[in-house]
Amino acid sequence: MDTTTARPASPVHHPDPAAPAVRARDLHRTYGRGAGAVHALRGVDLDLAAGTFTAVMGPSGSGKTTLLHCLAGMDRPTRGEVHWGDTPIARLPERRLAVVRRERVGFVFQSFNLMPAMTVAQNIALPGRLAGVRTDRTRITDALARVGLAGRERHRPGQLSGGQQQRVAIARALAARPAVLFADEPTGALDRTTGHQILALLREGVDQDGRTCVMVTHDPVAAGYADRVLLLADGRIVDDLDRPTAATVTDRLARLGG
Ligand SMILES: Nc1ncnc2c1ncn2[C@@H]1O[C@H](COP(=O)(O)OP(=O)(O)OP(=O)(O)O)[C@@H](O)[C@H]1O
Repeated sequence: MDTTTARPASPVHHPDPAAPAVRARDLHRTYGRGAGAVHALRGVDLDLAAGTFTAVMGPSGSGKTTLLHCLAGMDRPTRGEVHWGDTPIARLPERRLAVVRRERVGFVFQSFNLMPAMTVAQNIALPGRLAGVRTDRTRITDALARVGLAGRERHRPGQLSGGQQQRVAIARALAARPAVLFADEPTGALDRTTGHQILALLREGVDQDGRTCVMVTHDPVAAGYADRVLLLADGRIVDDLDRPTAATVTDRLARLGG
């Protein structure tokens, strides 16, 4: 009997460890149609290595938030593809995308987006609850400890400073232990000192936990916390800086007129 016949391919999914954490190819996003159409993204290609911190910068209206939303699976590109690891997400059905998004990525907004009537613990558990998943107490406690807010479970957002509220928002994003954290101007509503604490926290997540972080910012000092800066203009990546400093970023932005 012939026992050498090839076995059928295994149906089990083995993630490719060499795949970039986030990859975009030929990403286009057009709002509206016809003469009034706005081409917010006009062909973006990028690979973001796992365990790196990338800042996205560029003049107002250059497409930064649109890019972040498309990369984070919060908006659908008009054309092109986004991969998280080796999973293509741009055309996943909405319910499937919601599950994968919850498992793989977190999002932090400039305005914290906490529910004022809920406690800190309830805010952290909310994304899970909306997805029908219970967030156990240790996850909440761990996430709060990670952001330096141990013991604040029962506080309400209104009893916390802006910086502390942003920490809760980060804890909420971290509770699902995402591989990638997206942040849109996370320090935009904070004073400089508080902003630095938040940036140090994002940096720590990359260095200690191997998380991938992608942040939109207008602030060259904030961008100096990143490993890499992508500069957008008119919906395209026009520059790519490794190991940026506030000075090099300011210089490149000035050349862009941003
Ligand atoms: N929902 C929308 N409908 C129509 N046009 C939009 C929409 N969202 C964004 N745009 C347009 O797309 C372009 C890119 O917007 P986007 O918010 O991505 O830029 P940005 O670089 O993040 O800007 P800013 O720095 O001012 O926040 C802009 O011309 C904007 O007006």
